[in-house]
Amino acid sequence: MLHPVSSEVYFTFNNGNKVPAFGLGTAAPHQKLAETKQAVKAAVKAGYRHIDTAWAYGVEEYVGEALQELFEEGVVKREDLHVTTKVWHTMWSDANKSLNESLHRLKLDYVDLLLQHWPLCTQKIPDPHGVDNIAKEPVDDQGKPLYDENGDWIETYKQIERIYLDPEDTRVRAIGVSNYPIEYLMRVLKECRTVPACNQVELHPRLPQRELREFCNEHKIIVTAYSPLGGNGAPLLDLPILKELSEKYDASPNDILTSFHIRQGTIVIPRSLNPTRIASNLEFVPLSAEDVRRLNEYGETNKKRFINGPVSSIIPGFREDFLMEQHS
Ligand SMILES: NC(=O)C1=CN([C@@H]2O[C@H](COP(=O)(O)OP(=O)(O)OC[C@H]3O[C@@H](n4cnc5c(N)ncnc54)[C@H](O)[C@@H]3O)[C@@H](O)[C@H]2O)C=CC1
Ligand SMILES: O=C1O[C@H](CO)[C@@H](O)[C@@H]1O
Repeated sequence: MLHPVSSEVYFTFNNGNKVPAFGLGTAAPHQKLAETKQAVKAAVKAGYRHIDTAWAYGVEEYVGEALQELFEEGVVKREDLHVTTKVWHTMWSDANKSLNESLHRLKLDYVDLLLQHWPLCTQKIPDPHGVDNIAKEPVDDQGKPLYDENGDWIETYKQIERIYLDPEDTRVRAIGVSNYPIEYLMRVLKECRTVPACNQVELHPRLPQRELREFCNEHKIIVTAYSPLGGNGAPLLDLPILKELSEKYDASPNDILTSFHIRQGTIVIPRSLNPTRIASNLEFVPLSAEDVRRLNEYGETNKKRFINGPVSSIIPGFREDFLMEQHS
């Protein structure tokens, strides 16, 4: 039986919109931001139809240039592409401004999904090395996070929801969140009218997030797996269980890791700037239910959260992992 390539698998959000299960991540290293343009072009030419980006990545202008050229070259139509962007926590009270800046850089008049990037409210601290000359992770001289004490993290989602629910406003096709623990999702379900279409979280065999996935599935919130390879340097590619499964299915560790998510109804957005890698990691591997279970189980005793730090450590789940890392 021929298996679909990962870029041909689509899921459906709780508002009825379709979304490609496989996308390109664009959180490039600071010194390689401009390479994002060729990565996006290579990905779309290889068949990707989902680009994940963010106000905070500093690459939206390069994504926008790539998309403009791809549209002009007739490689893809706007309506056939899913573009996600996000509102960063320094812009917690300015979701509308953040969205407008993203759309301007992306050269788009709408995005398919707008996410609240982190359930955090931080101060705008000038930083020439930051995004828009604002520090991404504001801390004081002692490294203490500079939160905006006037902030309530749910306010950002409420602002995003107002944009989405305004019948005159066509800038956003779906809304969601990122880095939300169950406790925060429960508050949104209680206080807001719109169930997030998606919760984008760190997810991989070392952080299977079983309870969070079960909660999201129960409430029809599609989970998107970020850092599916373990982030910079793809540390997860070397997991022993992956070597075994690669041999069993005659597939690359990369394809095992991404297919693992798609097999369990999770969107996955691996990052690469390498056109050869981008074009070669599209094979969908038909992992058995038992192998999916084993990959999830691996993290129960080999837990590791790669994306965490002082600023995120006030979020339930992140806090415990941050303290554990500090004392390991
Ligand atoms: N919502 C959020 O807070 C977050 C969202 N994200 C999103 O998820 C995307 C993916 O996560 P990332 O953390 O960027 O990393 P990732 O887990 O996708 O790994 C990227 C790393 O793997 C390397 N790599 C890719 N393919 C490889 C291969 N075949 N062999 C060897 N190395 C390979 C890349 O060079 C890069 O260093 C991001 O780009 C971003 O779009 C990422 C982190 C946080
Ligand atoms: O989205 C994000 O990407 C970076 C890491 O790649 C992380 O800090 C941020 O939440």
